[in-house]
Amino acid sequence: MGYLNKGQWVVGDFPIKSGAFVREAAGFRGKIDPLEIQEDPNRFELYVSHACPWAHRTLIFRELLGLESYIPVHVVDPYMSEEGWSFEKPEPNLGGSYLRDIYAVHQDYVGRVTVPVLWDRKKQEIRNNESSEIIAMLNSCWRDVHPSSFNLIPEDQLDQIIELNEWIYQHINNAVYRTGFATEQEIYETECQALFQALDILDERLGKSEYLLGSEILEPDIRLFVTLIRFDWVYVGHFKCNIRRIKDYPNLSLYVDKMHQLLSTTVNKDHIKQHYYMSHPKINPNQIIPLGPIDD
Ligand SMILES: N[C@@H](CCC(=O)N[C@@H](CS)C(=O)NCC(=O)O)C(=O)O
Repeated sequence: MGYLNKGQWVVGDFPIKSGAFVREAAGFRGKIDPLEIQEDPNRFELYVSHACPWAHRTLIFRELLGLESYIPVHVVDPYMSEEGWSFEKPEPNLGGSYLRDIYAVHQDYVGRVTVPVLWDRKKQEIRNNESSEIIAMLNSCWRDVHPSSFNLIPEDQLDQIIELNEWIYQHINNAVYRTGFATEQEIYETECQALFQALDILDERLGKSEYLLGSEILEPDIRLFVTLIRFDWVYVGHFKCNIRRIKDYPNLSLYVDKMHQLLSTTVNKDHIKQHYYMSHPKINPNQIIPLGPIDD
């Protein structure tokens, strides 16, 4: 882990304060004007990691909305070393070997070098690196040039979606990280217990409806899926979220299997396991990647 300080890479630690994990706000928050897409629907590209749940959301939106031919994707190597995210081969825009080279275009930038990144080909700069904003733009900005039968964030359900998104972020998406990166026993236990209480609530809810908000797949389902699909593969072992497995929940397990079938081309189990088990030396210093779980 490290961060960029005005073009200089600084090797640093996780942002852990007093035993608790804190996630920093993203630095690039530019919006796409739909007119830009009408002028050139191929203007933007994505930099992602297949391991990262936040980047995974953007890949799922891109696929469900049928935007694959408009938005090329550049995938980083699963192993994140002290040098940060890197590419197996130099990436095509700037020819750099590290994701930080993309960020360094912004000479004054100080902060973490994270995926996903929405890259503006015309200006050769980062437009946005906050996944929640990128997915909202993917959902709306290409509709004039590429109508889709999917609307993952329908206007008339926006209030419910925002409320549920926030709940899932706090209690599920970020809760696994707060559990896994805790450096004090008491904090770990509190976080882990709260996480499983939230999973219990979701399992009950999904016993009553097919998706979180009814019969259609919507943004909160995508946000939940990206954590659930990683859960038994890495969060149970690596992050010690091991009171139960998703497999042990009757409704959550059916839900995640069904979504996995629909979204299988966006899921890369090898990258997920390699990244988590190899990239957090404080948690797994020997970088051993477990063989299991073997999926039934
Ligand atoms: N707010 C960001 C968070 C993205 C994020 O934390 N990505 C992680 C990978 S899962 C990352 O790139 N971390 C590298 C680092 O913090 O140095 C988003 O949702 O887009």
